[in-house]
Amino acid sequence: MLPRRFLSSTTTSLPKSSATTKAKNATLRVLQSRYLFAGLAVWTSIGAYYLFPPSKNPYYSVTTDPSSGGDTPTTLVPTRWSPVSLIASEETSKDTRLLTLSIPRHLIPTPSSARAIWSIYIKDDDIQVERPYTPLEGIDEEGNIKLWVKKYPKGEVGRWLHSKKPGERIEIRGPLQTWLHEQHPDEWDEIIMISGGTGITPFYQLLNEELIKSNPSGDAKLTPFKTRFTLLHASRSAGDLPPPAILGPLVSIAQNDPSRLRLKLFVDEKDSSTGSPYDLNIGRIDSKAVENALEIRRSSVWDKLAWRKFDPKGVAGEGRKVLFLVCGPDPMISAIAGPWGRNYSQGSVGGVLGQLGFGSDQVRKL
Ligand SMILES: Cc1cc2nc3c(=O)[nH]c(=O)nc-3n(C[C@H](O)[C@H](O)[C@H](O)COP(=O)(O)OP(=O)(O)OC[C@H]3O[C@@H](n4cnc5c(N)ncnc54)[C@H](O)[C@@H]3O)c2cc1C
Repeated sequence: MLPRRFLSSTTTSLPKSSATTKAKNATLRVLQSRYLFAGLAVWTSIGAYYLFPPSKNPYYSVTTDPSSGGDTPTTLVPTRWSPVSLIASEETSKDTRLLTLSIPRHLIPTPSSARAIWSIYIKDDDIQVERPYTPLEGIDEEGNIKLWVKKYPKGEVGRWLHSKKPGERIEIRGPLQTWLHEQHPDEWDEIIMISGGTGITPFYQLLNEELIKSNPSGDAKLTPFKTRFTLLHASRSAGDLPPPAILGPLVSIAQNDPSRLRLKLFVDEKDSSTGSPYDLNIGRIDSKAVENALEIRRSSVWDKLAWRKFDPKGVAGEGRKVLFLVCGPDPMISAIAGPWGRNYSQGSVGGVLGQLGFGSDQVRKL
């Protein structure tokens, strides 16, 4: 509020004293409008902050760095490349490596901007192509990201990443949302994840977020969500399975608390050269494996004699809400959930899940 004396009215006559008064009043009017304008600006800013808080859009939370002026982002963002260093590269099989990237402290994004399941793009600087990869455990407090990366014989970025040595610089951008579980964490009673090869990485990130990070003591009562997770994972052979850094924590949760995680590992063939510490199923993930995960009970002769009927959808038929997430090589996606649609859109649900009667509201291809 302006003091009352600044609001006195002006006169129209022009004696010397009134000319002075007029000049004074003109100055007061300018001051008055400046105060009003400044007040308006402050209230508009406060209103805008509450209507559009800076954290509303997690993928473009660009903060400004006062020291550099301008709108230079100070954290990792999806819209521009940021330099990080490779600090470790460990061989985990003949064509996979566990890589650790270190993000400079000032680039570490806020935890709310990277919620499971998310990925980063990595740029192959030699030929300027990019591919998405999934940080296994998100970003730790030091700014480290762990990736499990496969190289293909003629693939570009995977081979390039395998050739990089600790200390070398790599450019990344992100976080980018692959699929968001947290929006409705209790929406699903069962989430059944089916993966092949490095397709396990998004599921590891989700399980790490929901079952490992949120409950490091492993106490079943402390886990926040009611969803039961099932992971059916397939690799070509025991030697191609994910490394202990990935399988170890999952096996331990599945053993200690099967009401939160059930885990089944599949290999195409028995690997005579390597003994495996895991309980392996030989063969591909097929309709029988999916039916077992759904606890579908086939009627026996006695059931038929007693006219007992079974719901063909197992736990889904009992009213439990079931979601399937599928990630792996294209032929596997096709066999389990039907092929991708045009331009890698979801397409219709086919394969094993289509035959069991599940539709696009319950199946996501990642
Ligand atoms: C959201 C998301 C997350 C992902 N996360 C991970 C992850 O965590 N880890 C991981 O390893 N992958 C991940 N991927 C897959 C990854 O992005 C790449 O697709 C994969 O690494 C292959 O890329 P590339 O450049 O090495 O091979 P590409 O160059 O894309 O080649 C892929 C395939 O095509 C074949 N090919 C290439 N050129 C030719 C040619 N001239 N003739 C015939 N065949 C050819 C290759 O042999 C290979 O089989 C993810 C994908 C998505 C979409």
